[in-house]
Amino acid sequence: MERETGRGQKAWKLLTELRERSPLIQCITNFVSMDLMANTLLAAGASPAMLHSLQEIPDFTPHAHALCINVGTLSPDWLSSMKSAASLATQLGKPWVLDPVAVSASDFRMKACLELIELKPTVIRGNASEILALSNASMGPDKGVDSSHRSVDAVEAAKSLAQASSAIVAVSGAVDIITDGQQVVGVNNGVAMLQQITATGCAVTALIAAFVAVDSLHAFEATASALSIFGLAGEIGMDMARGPASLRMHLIDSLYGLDQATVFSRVNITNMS
Ligand SMILES: Nc1ncnc2c1ncn2[C@@H]1O[C@H](COP(=O)(O)OP(=O)(O)OP(=O)(O)O)[C@@H](O)[C@H]1O
Ligand SMILES: Cc1ncsc1CCO
Ligand SMILES: [Mg+2]
Repeated sequence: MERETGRGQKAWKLLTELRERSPLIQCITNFVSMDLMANTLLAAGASPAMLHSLQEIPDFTPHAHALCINVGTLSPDWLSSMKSAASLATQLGKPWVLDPVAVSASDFRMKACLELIELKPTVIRGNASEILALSNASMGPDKGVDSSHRSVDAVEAAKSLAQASSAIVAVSGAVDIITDGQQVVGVNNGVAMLQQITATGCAVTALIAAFVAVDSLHAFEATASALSIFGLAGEIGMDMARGPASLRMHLIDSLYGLDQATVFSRVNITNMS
């Protein structure tokens, strides 16, 4: 399928706005991901804040430009914070993004994710197993945080989840799939080694929140751009890396240093619908 050159220009425009405006992104995320997520947001030009106390949400969430909610290390009190922040964001017209980590690990987690989806996320980003499980809203055989499905096998599931939730749905993988329930695009950037670094999926979900913060009216394009920019940083980082640990470092450096010529020539997004 043909790479669309206009999409590189759009991704660059959004990255430039992100760097100029430095949106404040509130992240209620798992303990594993906090460091990589905050550093990814900083490298892209956003301002991360990992605040999750229920008592702070009424004061703080109204100042955030977008919210990222990730259920990776969920517990009942954190769920209360997530619901409170999500409903406040929706009420205030602020974009928010859900990462349904290991949604089929337990009934508690599945129910929590379905309740969060009722609060109208702008974007839902998961791996193929997570999106398949959520779309079926049933307990699957997959219990862990890693995917055992290919993203291209989750296209129909992603479309029905998008239609049912009115959210943009993104499925990460070798090709990242993005859909609003009608149109579907595939992002062909990235390297397989990203799967060997924990929380790269969590980090790209936060990057989606930052991109959506600068253009909330075009969440579909913003989501595709974020996934592409992150994947591209991974590709460039991989040229210098010797394994997952050094890729983690070079990924952040490459995201920080991305320039116009690289983004224009290497963002690789294709129409799939
Ligand atoms: N085979 C692959 N080739 C290229 N890029 C990939 C591949 N698999 C995953 N990626 C990229 O790696 C990043 C993380 O996606 P992944 O699907 O591994 O998320 P995840 O399973 O939610 O990860 P985590 O739960 O550890 O945060 C995304 O940017 C995705 O595009
Ligand atoms: C390993 C792990 N366990 C819970 S959250 C998380 C980070 C990747 O999703
Ligand atoms: Mg994940």
